[in-house]
Amino acid sequence: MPAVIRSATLTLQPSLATFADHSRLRLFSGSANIPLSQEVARYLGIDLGPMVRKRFADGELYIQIQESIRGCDVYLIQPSCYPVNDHLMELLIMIDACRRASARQITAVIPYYGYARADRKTAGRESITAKLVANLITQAGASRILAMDLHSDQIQGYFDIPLDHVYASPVVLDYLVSKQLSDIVVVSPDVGGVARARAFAKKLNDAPLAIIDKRRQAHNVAEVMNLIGDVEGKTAVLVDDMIDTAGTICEGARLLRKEGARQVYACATHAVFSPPAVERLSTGVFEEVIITNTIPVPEDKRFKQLTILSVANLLGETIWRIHEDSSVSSMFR
Ligand SMILES: Nc1ncnc2c1ncn2[C@@H]1O[C@H](COP(=O)(O)O)[C@@H](O)[C@H]1O
Ligand SMILES: O=P(O)(O)OC[C@H]1O[C@H](OP(=O)(O)OP(=O)(O)O)[C@H](O)[C@@H]1O
Ligand SMILES: [Mg+2]
Ligand SMILES: [Mg+2]
Repeated sequence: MPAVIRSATLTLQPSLATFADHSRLRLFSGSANIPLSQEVARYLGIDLGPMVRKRFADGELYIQIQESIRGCDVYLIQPSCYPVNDHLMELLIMIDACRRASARQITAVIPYYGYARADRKTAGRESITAKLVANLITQAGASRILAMDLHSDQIQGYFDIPLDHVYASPVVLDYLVSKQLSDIVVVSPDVGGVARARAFAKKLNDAPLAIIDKRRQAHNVAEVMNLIGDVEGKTAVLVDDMIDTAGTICEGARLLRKEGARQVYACATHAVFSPPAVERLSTGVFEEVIITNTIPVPEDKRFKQLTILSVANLLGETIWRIHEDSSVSSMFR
């Protein structure tokens, strides 16, 4: 089922890239999301750098950068999406190759940060894997990080190197506003999403906010308990950072319908879409499921109600501003 893919019509400053000296800026793509990297490169008006990536007979990865990057500012685009361990290892090897090739600055551009939900100990004798991943990326030789919609803010502090945290919200909000929905209530599907939902509500003409009290009795099982706020007769817009198995967003939508919401939209930055997400999302409970292309969505995971928005221009503009030492936060005011 073909999904609509829309390029961002961002109200950012037009890129200065056209007039710029690109000689020190290099962009390389890992294998996790090549279409996104190509779009970012197009925005910046440069080509993706040449890189050989292959697997040895025993499954180990081989990476070689195929041009000189000595003294260059190198940007490596690689979301650590499924298969997370392979994509993460690939990123680490790319960073190591660039460091050993005397790059001046290495920025790991991680549109989706895998292992982010292991951001604290929720029980004894667990790993804080999000912190371990930060250590690995730093130790490999990254000089800075560009990440988008991290699952939780504390992950920024797991890095002792500069980290720019950007949001897909301008792209998603632009699209929502273009739909001219009336009588909106913005809904956070759980406690971790409240600040994000509140920010959306503010930008949607100070729409009211509702919050769902979600519990998890077991991994990957979401149970909704209570709704705080009024959704009766309204257009409910659920906002989340990611949709994984879709338990959270679908249970949330069911509760909103039960509480009288007229229609329910789902918005999330990262389409993790582990089974049975697609079956759950395509049941008709949503008017529309709006996600972005931080993670590629294969054809067989697209369904009628799905809209994919591109964050490529936003990432491209951010890379440009980092490269030019200009403000990133001003893109989100
Ligand atoms: N990748 C993961 N998939 C599902 N659940 C995960 C993953 N990584 C960690 N978790 C567990 O999620 C909860 C997070 O706690 P919250 O209070 O819901 O934020 C925790 O049980 C992790 O072990
Ligand atoms: O699609 P699903 O399989 O349900 O998983 C996605 C949900 O899991 C995460 O929340 P989490 O359980 O970590 O709660 P939090 O946001 O309150 O930290 C994430 O923020 C989504 O809400
Ligand atoms: Mg969490
Ligand atoms: Mg959540």
